[in-house]
Amino acid sequence: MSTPAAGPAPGPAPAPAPADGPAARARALTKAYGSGETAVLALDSVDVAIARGRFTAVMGPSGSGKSTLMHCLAGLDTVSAGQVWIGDTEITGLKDRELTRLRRDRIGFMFQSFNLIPTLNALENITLPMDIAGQKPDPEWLDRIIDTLGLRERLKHRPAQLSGGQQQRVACARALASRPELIFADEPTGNLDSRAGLEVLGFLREAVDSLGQTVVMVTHDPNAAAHSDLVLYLADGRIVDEMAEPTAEAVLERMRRFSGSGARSGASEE
Ligand SMILES: Nc1ncnc2c1ncn2[C@@H]1O[C@H](COP(=O)(O)OP(=O)(O)OP(=O)(O)O)[C@@H](O)[C@H]1O
Repeated sequence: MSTPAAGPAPGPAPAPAPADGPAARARALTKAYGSGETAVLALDSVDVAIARGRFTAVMGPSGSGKSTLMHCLAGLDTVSAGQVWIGDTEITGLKDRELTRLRRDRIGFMFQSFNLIPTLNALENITLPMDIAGQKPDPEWLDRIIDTLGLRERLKHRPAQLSGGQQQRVACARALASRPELIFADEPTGNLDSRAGLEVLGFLREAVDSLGQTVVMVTHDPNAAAHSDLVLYLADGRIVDEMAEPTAEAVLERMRRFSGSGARSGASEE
C-alpha cells in the first residue's frame, strides 16, 4: 500500500510482505520493567513466530506477559533485549517515526475499550486512521468489510447509538480497513455480552478465512480461544505450551493443569 506521508520518506519504505514466512516473529525477546529490586521480568527470552493467514490466541494467567508480548510484537513498546520482526522487517532498532509509519501501514489494533471517537459516525471512525495517514481506502475492500461485519445500516450512527457488539464491530472494521498484514486484538470480547462476543469472534475468524488476514488475540476466555487455530500459553514471561485446533474444553483443561501446577502463586485468576 502506498504511503503518501508528508516530507521525505524516513528510512527504508516498508517492504511488501512476502507471501509466506511468519507475519511476525521474535527472537530472545526480553522485556523488563523497572530496575533493581523492584524490576519485573515481563518477558523472559521469548522465541515465537506468528503464522501468516492464521488466527493465534495468546493465553496465560494474569501477569504472565500476554499484553507485553502483544505490545512488543506490535511495536507499541520497546524491548529490553532481543529482536522483533514484522514480516521480514526488523522493528527493534527502528526510529520512532519509522515505527509509527510501519504500525500505521501494516498493523491493525483492536482493544477491549473500543477507542471509538464519540463525535464521529461509524464510517468516519472506520476510516479515521487512513484519513489521518492521508490514505484513501480501497472502496471495494471497504465495502466488503462493511458487509462482512453487517454494518451497512449503521454507518451514519455515532458510537452512543450503537450496541457494544456493534461498536466492537466498528473497531474491527477500523482495524481491517487499511488491509493490514497483521491484526492485534487485546481482549476484544472482554466488554461484550456472550452473544456480541461470539459475533466479534466470528468476524475475526471470517477476516482470517475469507479475507486472508493474520490475527493475534490475547484472551482469558477458553471459548474465545477456541475460535483460533493455535493457542500459545504464557507463564512467567515464557511460552510454556501451545495447542493447535483448540476446543474450549481442551483449553479449559490445560488452564486447570497450569493453575494446579502453580505456575505463579496467586497469579492465576482462572
Ligand atoms: N508499565 C509497567 N510497569 C511495570 N510493570 C509492568 C508494566 N506493564 C506490565 N508490567 C508487569 O509485567 C508483567 C506482565 O504484565 P502483562 O500486562 O503483560 O500481563 P498479562 O498477562 O497481559 O496480564 P493480564 O492478563 O492481567 O492483563 C506483570 O507482572 C506486570 O505487573
